[in-house]
Amino acid sequence: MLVGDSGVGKTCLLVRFKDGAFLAGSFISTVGIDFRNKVLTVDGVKVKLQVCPHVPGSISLAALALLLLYDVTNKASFDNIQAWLTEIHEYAQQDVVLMLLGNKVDSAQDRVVKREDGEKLAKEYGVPFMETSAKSGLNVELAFTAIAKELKHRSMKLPNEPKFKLHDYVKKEVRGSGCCRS
Ligand SMILES: Nc1nc2c(ncn2[C@@H]2O[C@H](COP(=O)(O)OP(=O)(O)OP(=O)(O)O)[C@@H](O)[C@H]2O)c(=O)[nH]1
Repeated sequence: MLVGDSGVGKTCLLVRFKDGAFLAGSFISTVGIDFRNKVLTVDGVKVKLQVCPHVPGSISLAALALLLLYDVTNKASFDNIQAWLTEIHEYAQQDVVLMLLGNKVDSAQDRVVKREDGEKLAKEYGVPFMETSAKSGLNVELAFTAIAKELKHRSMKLPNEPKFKLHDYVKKEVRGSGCCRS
């Protein structure tokens, strides 16, 4: 489930992941989008992800994973992350897979939240972090693949398989926005 303030790009991230396209403008709203299924092949195993944006109301207990988004061009959306985390800790499953995403990094001119600030917050809460762009596609596939891998490892629990470490995987695979690390 995709979670975060209105306008951070939940719908666009979902559409980019599912259809490989970017929706510009505001003609589409999260409430008009429901589940999107996509099958990813992870380490030779097919994992079906059912993704949906969170619509106002409480965080669903049914969600196995939450992608918590803020918009790097909107400070308020970043400041609200702590409130979202509190809500998540209160309402989501205890072992929900959680990842923090700073979206819209293609808008380098309008950036007001530094990458380091996202990293620091994520570290504080012990969640993996990456910056994304639904517009350019940066790290979008990676975010969902990382979740799929974690869920696959959790559900299969093969005895001889080394434990999958989501943090390490994300750190290794994540791409920077290419410029302006300010
Ligand atoms: N530049 C840029 N714009 C984006 C990106 N992602 C989304 N947007 C724009 O941001 C606006 C809001 O995107 P949505 O995907 O509708 O945001 P949302 O979080 O689903 O919003 P709600 O439906 O209100 O909860 C739209 O105008 C998008 O085109 C991105 O990565 N880069």
